[in-house]
Amino acid sequence: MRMLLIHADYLEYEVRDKALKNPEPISDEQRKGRLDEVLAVFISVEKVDEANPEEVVGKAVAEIEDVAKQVKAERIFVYPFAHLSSELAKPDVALEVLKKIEEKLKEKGYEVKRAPFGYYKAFKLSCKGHPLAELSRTIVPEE
Ligand SMILES: Nc1ncnc2c1ncn2[C@@H]1O[C@H](COS(=O)(=O)NC(=O)[C@@H](N)CO)[C@@H](O)[C@H]1O
Repeated sequence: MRMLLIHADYLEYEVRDKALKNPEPISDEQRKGRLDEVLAVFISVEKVDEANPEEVVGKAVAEIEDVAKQVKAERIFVYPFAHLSSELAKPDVALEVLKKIEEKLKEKGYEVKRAPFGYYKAFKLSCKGHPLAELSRTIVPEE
């Protein structure tokens, strides 16, 4: 799994066309979304993660929480992003992993939004620009 973490004044998206034949079903309300004062986490779930999705979910949540504490972010935007890796996991595995990451972060008390999966989306992002505002993490399951 590859993650790009951006501490931002805001992230907002708007769904455009389908990027997959069968994208995640969404409500009208989910066609647009915005969070202010947010840690935006762009995630590419990778083929190697298919070996142990549970484990990579746990590691990803730990890494995200570590950064959120460092930058004092209480809101997190989980954003599916297929452009951080050339070895992507299958969409059904990727979606499950992203849903579980969202769920576990909510259980920890964060306000969390997850951008819709399988769509092209317009988005605006305002990075804060401080030294910890742009970070990346790579997560792999144990052998
Ligand atoms: N492994 C993955 N990790 C994260 N997001 C993914 C993954 N696979 C698919 N997606 C989601 O599905 C969308 C399209 O994925 S994609 O791999 O880019 N596929 C395409 O664009 C297809 N139109 C041609 O392959 C992405 O924008 C993202 O929302």
